[in-house]
Amino acid sequence: MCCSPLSNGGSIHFISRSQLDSLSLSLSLSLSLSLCGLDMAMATAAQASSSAAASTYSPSTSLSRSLGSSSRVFLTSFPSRRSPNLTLCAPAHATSVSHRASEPLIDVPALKAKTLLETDPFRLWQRYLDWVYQHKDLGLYVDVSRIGFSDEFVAEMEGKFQKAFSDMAELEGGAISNPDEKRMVGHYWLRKAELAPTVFLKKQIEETLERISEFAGAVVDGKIKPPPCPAGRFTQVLSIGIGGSALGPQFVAEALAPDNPPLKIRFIDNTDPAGIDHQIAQLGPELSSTLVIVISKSGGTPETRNGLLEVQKAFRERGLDFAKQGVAITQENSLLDNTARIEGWLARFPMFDWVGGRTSEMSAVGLFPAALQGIDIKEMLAGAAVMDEATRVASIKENPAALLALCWYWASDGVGSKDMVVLPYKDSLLLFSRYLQQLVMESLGKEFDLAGNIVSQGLSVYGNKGSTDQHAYIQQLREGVPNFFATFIEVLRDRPPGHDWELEPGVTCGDYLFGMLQGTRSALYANKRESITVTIEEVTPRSVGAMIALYERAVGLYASLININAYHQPGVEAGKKAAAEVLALQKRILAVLNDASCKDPVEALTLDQIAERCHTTDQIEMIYKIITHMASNDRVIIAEGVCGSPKSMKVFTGECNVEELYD
Ligand SMILES: O=P(O)(O)OC[C@H]1O[C@](O)(CO)[C@@H](O)[C@@H]1O
Repeated sequence: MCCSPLSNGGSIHFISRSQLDSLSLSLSLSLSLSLCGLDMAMATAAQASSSAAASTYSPSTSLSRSLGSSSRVFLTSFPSRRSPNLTLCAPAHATSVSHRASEPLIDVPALKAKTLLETDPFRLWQRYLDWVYQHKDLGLYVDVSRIGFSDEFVAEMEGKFQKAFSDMAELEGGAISNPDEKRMVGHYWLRKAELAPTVFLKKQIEETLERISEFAGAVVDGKIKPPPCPAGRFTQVLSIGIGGSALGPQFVAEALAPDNPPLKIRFIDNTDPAGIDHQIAQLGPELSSTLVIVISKSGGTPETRNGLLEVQKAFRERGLDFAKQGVAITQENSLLDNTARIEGWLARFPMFDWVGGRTSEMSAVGLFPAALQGIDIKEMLAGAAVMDEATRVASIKENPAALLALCWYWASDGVGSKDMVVLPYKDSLLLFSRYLQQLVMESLGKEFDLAGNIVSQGLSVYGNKGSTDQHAYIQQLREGVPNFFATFIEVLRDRPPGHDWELEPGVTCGDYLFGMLQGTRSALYANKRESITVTIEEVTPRSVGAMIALYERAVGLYASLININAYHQPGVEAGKKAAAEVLALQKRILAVLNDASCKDPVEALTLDQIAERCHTTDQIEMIYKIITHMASNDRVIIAEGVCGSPKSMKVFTGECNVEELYD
């Protein structure tokens, strides 16, 4: 009796030696709003905290309304601690914190030993004022008031932070900050080339940026054209890459690409054949006007290589010359670089040894695709450079990245005991949490610290966007396991100026989004769930560049606090190695089955027999899975047996072709 999925082996293909070779995959290659306006918004937020109501926001009117007639608002300007240029506007009573001092504090079970969360609205407001970080030029704000760290904790952390600041200074100065791989860590130089430790590197950065801008400009202007095609110019970009060679470009495309970009971008970021087919099918006849960018720092990542081979096949099938439409972004002399050079691809841009994949968004990896979509890459770099400056400040309170690292340490007990839920309230920032997932988790998720101790550290990141997630999992966040802290990403500007309208009197669609964010923040806090809020005025190349730089630095600082190497990824290698072993075993199974099936009569083998002949009796489960997978995909294998009983399975190949197999 035949049993699905093992029963469909009737269609038998024989595979050639070269096909078998390809199975090994070379895995071893391996405020236009004024500041006062903002703070009025924040005052509204503070009020929303106490009422837990999703109020609407209108700077000039709703504040006094929401505070009620007995709470008249006095706009009192006083200097901010942060910068003498900044002024905050606050309700006059906000500076008085003595009343209601008898309010009970919330007990947070997970942190019982160390904290009580403040509940008094006036004290909370004061805490907000004491801790809010504002960067006037970037229009960026970090509010850590809803994280319950105490002054004592901050004082205790001071020494660790001073070390972290000096570690970062050394890193920026060109130290080998990735000792395992004996590499410098230089993503900061990408946005300020003069910081690079040698003239050679400085020149390399500047020249690459120049080449990227010129080449992308020429593609956009139609000066660089695809071979004759109906459109007469490139209309689409297909980016092939994975991990750090995809997540940044994907995030930036979603965040910043205009509605009608000069070139539209698509991504292949996996070795899922159906996913690849889908992207190629979606391109349809526009494949002939598609610029294919293959991005891989190592130049040997299997998923990326497979994506390239699949796309090249599609080009061949349509009679197109891939080389005339291909661009490689990779390290000099990598396999990909050599392939692109030998095949004469349209262009090659370098990835630098001293830039890690997950911090490569401001290198050619992120800049080239962004420029093709008409995104202002110089502004992205400028935003990042300004943030870099701000996060070099060696004072916890004056440094937004240090504030984030402080909160992460506090909230997760410095051991990753809580997850970080990232909730951007803006559709265009949907992929920020996914981007951060790699940046944070690949950097901080380490078994050993720098001294070789087993620490099994990390910080789990997940999230999509608000308010969408409120209708998915915020229920659990509010009432379920308190194993997380939240990071709200707030964008003040709802729509471009002049496009807003009130869908009900005095209320816009964006007011709802704002209310949802503030309401969720309050509701979580009221139930002892801590949160950070990062606010930007608008989603622009500048603010996106700044946000990327902010989190890159926070990760670097946090890594120093917990004494781990944030710039290697030894754990990923284990999975890659295991995948290579599976594919090698598949080859052996095929060889064994082929031998048996070439006998006359054909010898059908049990799983035990296959395992024995492969000399891997301990791999019988994997052998079963490999056979199931191949038989499910109309490959050479036929498996017969009793449904649900792998032991009864008899396997053979449908054709005998020893020569082809061993060619
Ligand atoms: O750019 P590459 O070399 O193809 O690597 C892609 C990704 O794979 C990883 O090495 C993990 O496997 C990431 O660190 C990296 O961003």
